[in-house]
Amino acid sequence: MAATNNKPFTVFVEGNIGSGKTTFLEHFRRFEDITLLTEPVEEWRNLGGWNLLDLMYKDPAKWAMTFQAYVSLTMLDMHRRPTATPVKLMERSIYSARYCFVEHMKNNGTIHPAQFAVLDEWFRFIHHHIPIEADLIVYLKTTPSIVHERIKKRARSEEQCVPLSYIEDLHKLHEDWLINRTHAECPAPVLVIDADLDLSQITEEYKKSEHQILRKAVDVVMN
Ligand SMILES: Cc1cc2cn([C@H]3C[C@H](O)[C@@H](CO)O3)c(=O)nc2[nH]1
Repeated sequence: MAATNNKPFTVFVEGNIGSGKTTFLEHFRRFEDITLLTEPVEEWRNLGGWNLLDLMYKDPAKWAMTFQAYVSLTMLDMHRRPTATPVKLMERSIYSARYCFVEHMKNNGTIHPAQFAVLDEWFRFIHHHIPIEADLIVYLKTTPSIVHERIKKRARSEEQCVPLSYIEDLHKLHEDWLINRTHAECPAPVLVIDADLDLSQITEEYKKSEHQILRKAVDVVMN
């Protein structure tokens, strides 16, 4: 498909920690018309030698604000990055940053209301002034206990202390946002994938979304 000079068909891939977002994106690696933007975790693990992800998990009260401020900058960089292909798949977004992670930090008092106000103002400014909205959200829906087991098996060092209760809280915030639609700022249609399935079965589930993503992309490019 010829590259279009306007905004590409933009898909946010959303889901809890360990829900298989990177695996989902890799499934689309073979399509030349799709640009994949995976979460810049390595940037969060090394900013000028500082591992902000580790600092945040080790001392959330002190580092959560700093970490989320940098996460938002790196996500904004991905949102506004020019894309030559007609379709762009992004792992997470400034919307999951605001509605899931920052919301949780506000709810459980990890960040001070004044810190929340600053992060919320940044979010509102970006949302209102920079055209980054999604055309589709793929929600990798999981059961907290299953992804908690995966996180332990995946053994990303910074996450080993993540309690099941945190995963349960994040699950509820994803459900509020993507199933109950409690936030109006991100009105894109949501395609729900059963991401509890293990790797051997999940490819069939991904193929279902393949059709919906590529068909929508063709519609956008041809119209
Ligand atoms: C947008 C956004 C992504 C994101 C990831 N994380 C954490 C969850 C995982 O442990 C790790 C990689 O997703 O970073 C976070 O604390 N806040 C975030 N905000």
